[in-house]
Amino acid sequence: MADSPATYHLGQRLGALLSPGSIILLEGDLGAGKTTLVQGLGAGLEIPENIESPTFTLINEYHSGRIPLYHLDLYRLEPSEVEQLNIELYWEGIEVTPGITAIEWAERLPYQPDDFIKIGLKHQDDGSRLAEIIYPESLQLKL
Ligand SMILES: Nc1ncnc2c1ncn2[C@@H]1O[C@H](COP(=O)(O)OP(=O)(O)OP(=O)(O)O)[C@@H](O)[C@H]1O
Repeated sequence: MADSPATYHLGQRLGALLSPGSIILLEGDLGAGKTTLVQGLGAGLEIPENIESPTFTLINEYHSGRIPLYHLDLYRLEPSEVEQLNIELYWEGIEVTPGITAIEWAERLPYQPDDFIKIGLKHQDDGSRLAEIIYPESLQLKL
């Protein structure tokens, strides 16, 4: 979408480039733009559905694009639920169904996966956002 925030466009680019098995860890405060970035990912993966944060389920799955997208939001989960999910995801789930996994509030994960891309989003005083690709390469982008 042409009038979407730059955060969306960053996600869209990533979605067009990523291959199955990629894990995107998203960090940042309320309203920083994590869901917006995942919506862009969905567009880059050519998923026609609207992407919203999972509220009543642990994972929203989309299988209608080029590659499956798994969208998680850890905000409302208890630490024990996060830990259980963490174990299932990294040692069971992803191996079976390779797709793109995007995790909001990833700072809550007790274990990091072996291979991932970590992006932090921050509010700026002028209303824009600062995106920092924290891993694998430190890089800051004003969005
Ligand atoms: N680069 C940007 N510049 C200005 N506004 C932006 C930018 N990126 C996202 N936004 C806007 O910020 C608002 C909040 O975004 P979003 O819901 O994606 O945040 P979030 O991090 O997922 O929040 P939460 O943690 O509450 O789920 C949206 O209205 C979105 O359009």
